[in-house]
Amino acid sequence: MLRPQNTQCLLCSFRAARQSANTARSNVRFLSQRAIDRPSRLSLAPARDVKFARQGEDSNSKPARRKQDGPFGGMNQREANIRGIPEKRSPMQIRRSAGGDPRALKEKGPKDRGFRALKMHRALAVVSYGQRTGVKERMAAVNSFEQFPLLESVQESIVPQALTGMTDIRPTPVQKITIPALIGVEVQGMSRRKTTVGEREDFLIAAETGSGKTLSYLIPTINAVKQAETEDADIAEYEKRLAEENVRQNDLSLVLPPLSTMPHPTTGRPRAIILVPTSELVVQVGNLVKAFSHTVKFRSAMISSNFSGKVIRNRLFSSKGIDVVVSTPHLLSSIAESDPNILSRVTHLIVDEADSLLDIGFSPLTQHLIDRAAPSLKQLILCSATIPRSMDTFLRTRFPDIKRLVTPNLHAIPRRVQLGVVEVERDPYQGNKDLACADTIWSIGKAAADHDGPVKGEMDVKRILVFVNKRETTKELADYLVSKGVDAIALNRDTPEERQSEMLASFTSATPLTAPKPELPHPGSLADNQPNYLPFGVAAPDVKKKLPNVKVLVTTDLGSRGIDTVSVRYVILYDVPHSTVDFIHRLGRTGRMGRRGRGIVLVGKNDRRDVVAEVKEGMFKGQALI
Ligand SMILES: Nc1ncnc2c1ncn2[C@@H]1O[C@H](COP(=O)(O)OP(=O)(O)OP(=O)(O)O)[C@@H](O)[C@H]1O
Repeated sequence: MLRPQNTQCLLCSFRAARQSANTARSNVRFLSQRAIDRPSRLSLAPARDVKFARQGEDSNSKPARRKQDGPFGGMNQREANIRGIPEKRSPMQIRRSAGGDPRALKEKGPKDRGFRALKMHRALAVVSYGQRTGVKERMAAVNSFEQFPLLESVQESIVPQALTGMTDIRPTPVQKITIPALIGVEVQGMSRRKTTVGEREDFLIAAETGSGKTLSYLIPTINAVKQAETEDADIAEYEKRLAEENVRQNDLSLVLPPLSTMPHPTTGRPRAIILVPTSELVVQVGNLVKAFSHTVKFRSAMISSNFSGKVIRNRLFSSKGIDVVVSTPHLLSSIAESDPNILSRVTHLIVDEADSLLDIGFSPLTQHLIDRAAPSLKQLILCSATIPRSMDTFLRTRFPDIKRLVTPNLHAIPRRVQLGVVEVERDPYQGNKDLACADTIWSIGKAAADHDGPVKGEMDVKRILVFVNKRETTKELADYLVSKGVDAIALNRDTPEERQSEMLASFTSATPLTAPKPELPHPGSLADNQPNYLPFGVAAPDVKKKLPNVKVLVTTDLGSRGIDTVSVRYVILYDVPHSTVDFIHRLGRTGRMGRRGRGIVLVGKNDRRDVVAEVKEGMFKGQALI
């Protein structure tokens, strides 16, 4: 209850408030009068704006968006309304990026919405849904190599030289996209694209592993080299002089010194250079280039530290000239230091395995070579199975106008490759990864022995690649596998280069490997033959049996880049790869060019199970691992 003096106080304050309100009202009247008298000093807001603002407040409709120009533009706003922040995405946009129906996505639990662990593990650039669909439409218009307006000699060499023994050959998706782009034609109707004469074009070819990227850049490059040869005035002059000298030599009435060894205009100055990261790839790509040269008639050379200085010199500086060189960046840059002319006529520079060659280790050398070749360059072609985010950022700053030729399935591991998981912590391995690996290999051998080989009395030999993360592990694991009766060898950067090619030869050859079927039945599983645990007092068996129908190569990432291991059906991931890029390259050694393959990942205590699970899911759905 209020006391009397309080009531008094309230009445007083009420009176005081009324008085001050009257004073304020008269002040406003006074101000308005002054405002009318001196409009330049104080003007009211235009009636239109006032009305608009009130309307917005009175009705429950959304307040109009306020202009933000000027230093005070952002004052008195309830929402930040900062420009540049993207608008909310429409359901269609969400569907496009998530690859599913938005209603279905709503129904799904949070776990099902895309890859979570892989996002942490993510290193790959995103290729939009729209880009992938657009490419599909362009691809549909191409069905055969004959549709490409290539020189006759090049066209006729594709099948007999590059794809020997194959039937029903069609261009692969990456070839359908890349060949027309590089030879400068639009796809529909194959009309020639308009380019300014002398204008340099940069391309990035990105497609799945084992999809025929090498031919996709090689065919247009060889075509360009041959075309340039016919237009080259120096070569025309050289051939004219050579023909004249031949005639004089044949004239028996003249006694002439022997035919002069005029150097060809291309001696030591090739038109096309293909850079690859390893000597092994120099041989692989070099052999393909050489195969073309037999019928297309051009000169090629493969150079790497596998060859002696004399051989390299003879190949590059032959008086007959040189058109295409395949090399590693290290070797080429050291040659360019002593002989800068080597890069003076290069019109086509191809950087294969670009994600490796533009990575920290190789990047300075590769970039240096690109810069030095730049004055004569017409096409710079970067080729890769993955676009890591670091490379994507680099390309956006260094080559902002690069044309990206990307296949719809980029960054997805094909569904024809299955991924199995071996839990190393469980019985019978109890954390022994080496044992789990040996046992997996024995199981593959045993299963293969149940099927007859193509010839009676023979059995197929399975070629298995085992990938480890550390160089030292290759040798240790290979020795362990040998002790368990497996024919295993280790390949790493310390292996002498000549040995590397030898080791890889049986894994890259497409010819099936067979072994005579033993009279005795197959030794069975590892546990039957190589007991790890023997009860006390039981002697170990004298003769350890060997697994006769399996060949194993234990390697690091060295064996995962570009090597065309067409006949490898099994890949074992001894360690969980560090990134999605490594997953793609390592599993990409199997399931090449439409073949089936199997990957097996050994998951131990400290390995990322969630990453493996998501890779498995992505492979099952045929989704890109991003
Ligand atoms: N059009 C074609 N039809 C059938 N086979 C092809 C075709 N083009 C290429 N090949 C074969 O596909 C295999 C893989 O080709 P290539 O080595 O160029 O793949 P890649 O995409 O470069 O793989 P990676 O990314 O692993 O380097 C080779 O054995 C090659 O002979």
